[in-house]
Amino acid sequence: MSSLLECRSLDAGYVKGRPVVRGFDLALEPGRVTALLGPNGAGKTTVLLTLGGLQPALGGEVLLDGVALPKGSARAAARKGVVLVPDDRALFTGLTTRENLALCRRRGGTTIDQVLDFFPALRKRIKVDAGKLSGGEQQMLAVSRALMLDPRVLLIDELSMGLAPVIVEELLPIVRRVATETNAAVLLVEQHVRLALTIADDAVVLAHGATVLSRSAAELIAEPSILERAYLGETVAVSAGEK
Ligand SMILES: Nc1ncnc2c1ncn2[C@@H]1O[C@H](COP(=O)(O)OP(=O)(O)OP(=O)(O)O)[C@@H](O)[C@H]1O
Repeated sequence: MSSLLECRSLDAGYVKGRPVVRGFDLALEPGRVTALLGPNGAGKTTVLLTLGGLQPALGGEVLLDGVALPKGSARAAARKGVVLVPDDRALFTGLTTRENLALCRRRGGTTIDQVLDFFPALRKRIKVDAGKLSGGEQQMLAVSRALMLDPRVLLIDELSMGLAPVIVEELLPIVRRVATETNAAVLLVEQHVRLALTIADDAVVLAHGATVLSRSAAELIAEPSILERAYLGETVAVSAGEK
């Protein structure tokens, strides 16, 4: 049986014939959180942009339910349930929290009230312009907007960008809840590696555009030295089965 979302030998990048990520394989399952880790410039954002349809794949394929996703169409990806929360949050700063959410409302889809059950702190800020929210609240709003689209696959780029660790500690467990309660597959790029692993099921490490490690998050928590070696670019038996 095919996975919910699969990358097969995906080449991703910005210039034809010069991929920055090469031969990337990935399988995402409903309700599971996968942390996509790796040093700066490894290609993590490039993978998310490609899966979210903001960059066309340069090679290989991305399949949803075993069917190829159209290349380079964010609209098509979102329609099929693959939704990106970008690291710049992409909010309409002059619109209120409610207005930002209402713009993503779909007929018969998740309601603003249902989404705010994940982020009760936003209820008190519903009439405030997005530009006047704190960094943490803005991030909550960015994730909430994505949830309004009823994602089957939620791609989250650097939730923690510019946020204090204490805020990240509050937000990441909510991401876990979202996966568990909505059954979405979550692919999470996160620099707070230890925190990300505490809420993830699986982890993939990219270095210089190639996968150097793919293990369960629990294994990497138990044996952090494996992760350190992968960050240094060493290929540490890509999956546990290859040990
Ligand atoms: N718009 C772009 N045009 C050309 N090259 C780009 C573009 N964006 C990123 N790159 C290059 O692609 C490579 C991978 O970048 P990417 O942002 O995907 O890495 P990353 O793992 O997300 O890094 P970070 O953790 O620093 O965000 C880098 O060499 C980067 O310079």
